[in-house]
Amino acid sequence: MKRTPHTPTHTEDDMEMFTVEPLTPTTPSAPGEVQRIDEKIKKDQSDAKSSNNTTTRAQFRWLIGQCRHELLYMSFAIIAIIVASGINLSIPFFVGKLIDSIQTLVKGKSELYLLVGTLGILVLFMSVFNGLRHYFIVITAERIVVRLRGELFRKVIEQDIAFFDVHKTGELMNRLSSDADVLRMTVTVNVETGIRCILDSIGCIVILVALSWKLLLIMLLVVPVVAVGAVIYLRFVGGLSRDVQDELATASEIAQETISNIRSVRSLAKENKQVRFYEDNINQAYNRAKHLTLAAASFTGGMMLAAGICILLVVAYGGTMVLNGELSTGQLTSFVLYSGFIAMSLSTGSGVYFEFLKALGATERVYSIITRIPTIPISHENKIVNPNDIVNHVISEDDSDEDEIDSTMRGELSFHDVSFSYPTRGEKKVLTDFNLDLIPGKVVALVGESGGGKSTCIQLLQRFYDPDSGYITLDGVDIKELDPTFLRKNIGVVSQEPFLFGTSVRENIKYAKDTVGDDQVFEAARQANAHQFIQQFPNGYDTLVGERGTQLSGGQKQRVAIAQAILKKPKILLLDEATSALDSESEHLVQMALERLMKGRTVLVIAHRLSTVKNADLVCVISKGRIVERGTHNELVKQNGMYKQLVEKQLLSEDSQSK
Ligand SMILES: Nc1ncnc2c1ncn2[C@@H]1O[C@H](COP(=O)(O)OP(=O)(O)OP(=O)(O)O)[C@@H](O)[C@H]1O
Repeated sequence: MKRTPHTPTHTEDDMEMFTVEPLTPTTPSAPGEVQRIDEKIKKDQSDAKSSNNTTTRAQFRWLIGQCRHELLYMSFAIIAIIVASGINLSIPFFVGKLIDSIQTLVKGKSELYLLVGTLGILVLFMSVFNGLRHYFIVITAERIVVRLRGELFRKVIEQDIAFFDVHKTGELMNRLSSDADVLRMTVTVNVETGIRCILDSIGCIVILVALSWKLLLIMLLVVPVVAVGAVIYLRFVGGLSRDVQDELATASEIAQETISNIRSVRSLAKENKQVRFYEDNINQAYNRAKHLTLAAASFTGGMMLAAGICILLVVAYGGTMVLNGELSTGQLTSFVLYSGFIAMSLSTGSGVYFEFLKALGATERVYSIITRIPTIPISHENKIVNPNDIVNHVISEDDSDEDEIDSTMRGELSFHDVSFSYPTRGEKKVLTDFNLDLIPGKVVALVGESGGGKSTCIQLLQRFYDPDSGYITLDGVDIKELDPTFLRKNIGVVSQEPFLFGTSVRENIKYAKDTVGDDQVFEAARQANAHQFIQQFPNGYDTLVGERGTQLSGGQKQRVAIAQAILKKPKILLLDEATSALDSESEHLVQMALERLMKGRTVLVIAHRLSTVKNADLVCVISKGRIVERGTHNELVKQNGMYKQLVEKQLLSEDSQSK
């Protein structure tokens, strides 16, 4: 098929094609905005007052929306709540009747037995329906949190790389675990308790009106006092509660970071420092929690005092009504029981409100992720362009890899006047007017001072970030027009520090392409010079590699990563050679494996080994984000410039060491 090379022009329309309709004000529109937006999210977390009413309403709607998938279970739960509340409310009435019937035993024992029997049946139903209520609410809660965690995890890992530059792993883990858990409680158990309290209170008041409106008025005398107390209390605890949650979240971030970097902590002997750091945060949370608990205890005590005064007033006034024959002893008993019921509902209800306040912070944090649109999506559904014929390309849900590798693609990558600065570093340019062509079948080596921007090139080629200006093309098409997943599936990366999962060697090799069988895994390992060392492990390919591959040596990890890349069969290969000296045997094995892997592909290598640089078709020297020299090894050595100095200083000394 004849292809017309495409010269990208960056119009607003182009951008629109990749921009999903914003859901919320937190939607970023340009990579440079990521930091500002994420900083805003962080600020929001610590500043309870910063969320405006619109956002809070949107968060609340979203939270309630979480229940929409569980309508069936929720309906069962609501029926159980209503029936259980009805039964609960009828019990004081029958207790009153029972007392009256005991006082008037002249009517015979049959009425007594009838009432006891009725009460017995009610108690039975009460336990059944309360049990059902509990069951349906908890099941709904579990189902909601499973879905929420899944969605949250998906949203987190679909965020652009710049997002992970700002947010710590521990912070994100917190959102997945404790924040999701707080929300689970909020949308179910707390909502249920709240509904129950409201139903019980309304039911009690209706019954109390029927029993004696005069007594009800006496009882309601204490309501204004309780209301004022509640307002003062809730104002006080609102901010504090969120602060406690934030302190606890920071503490678990510290714990997570310390545990995952335990080797660095151990070798620097900083265990005590980390523990102190953790304890400081826990203690701060404790100090705030202490104030919170004092407030909660005072409020609970105050509520009990109000309830006690209320019941005393009712008994005093109700007693005179009984003496005057306006009320029976049983009715007074029912009235006192219902008053107790209301007091209990109010006190439980205030606890629920407290839980809701706690959930505000968690809702804000989770909501900010759920609604955040990544600046670079992981794929453009329905907008997937094949560089050869610009056809739509559909990514299958099952994540199969076969259809992603394009056999007609040439794999020619070019940087066109690319300038780039990391979103977290403001305007500081890492690459400036950068131009480079990577030709299929040729090896381009990037060399240069540390921090010059070599790894940044690899990140931009995978579209982890977008250039601030200029563009990168694959076979003449701006990579922004390609589906990022499609692009990445055609690129193989072997990095300095290959990341492995804590599973078996086999699973790690297959990670890039899990449809392959054992034979292909063994063959890839052989080509990567890994088969031999893997076989020597007691459990062979089933050997677990430890978290992040810590149980393998650097050279072994690299060879596993090379085997992975061999299975992936990418058109384009990006290599970041290890700077740490491997022993000469290891280096030789890795080098041979890499040479096999590089054959016939487009290769960009950040070169540290002299052999790689010497054999490269083109060597580019980067300094301060620009290519300052380019040519073959021999040409550059003759130029007597920066490359020659580099070779003399680093590569030749390495070479002589290895001899
Ligand atoms: N994620 C990031 N966020 C912000 N700045 C970054 C990030 N990654 C790298 N940088 C900065 O960008 C500059 C170029 O880094 P890069 O990793 O590309 O250099 P390099 O040439 O590969 O260096 P080395 O040879 O030491 O690996 C450095 O100043 C670095 O501090």
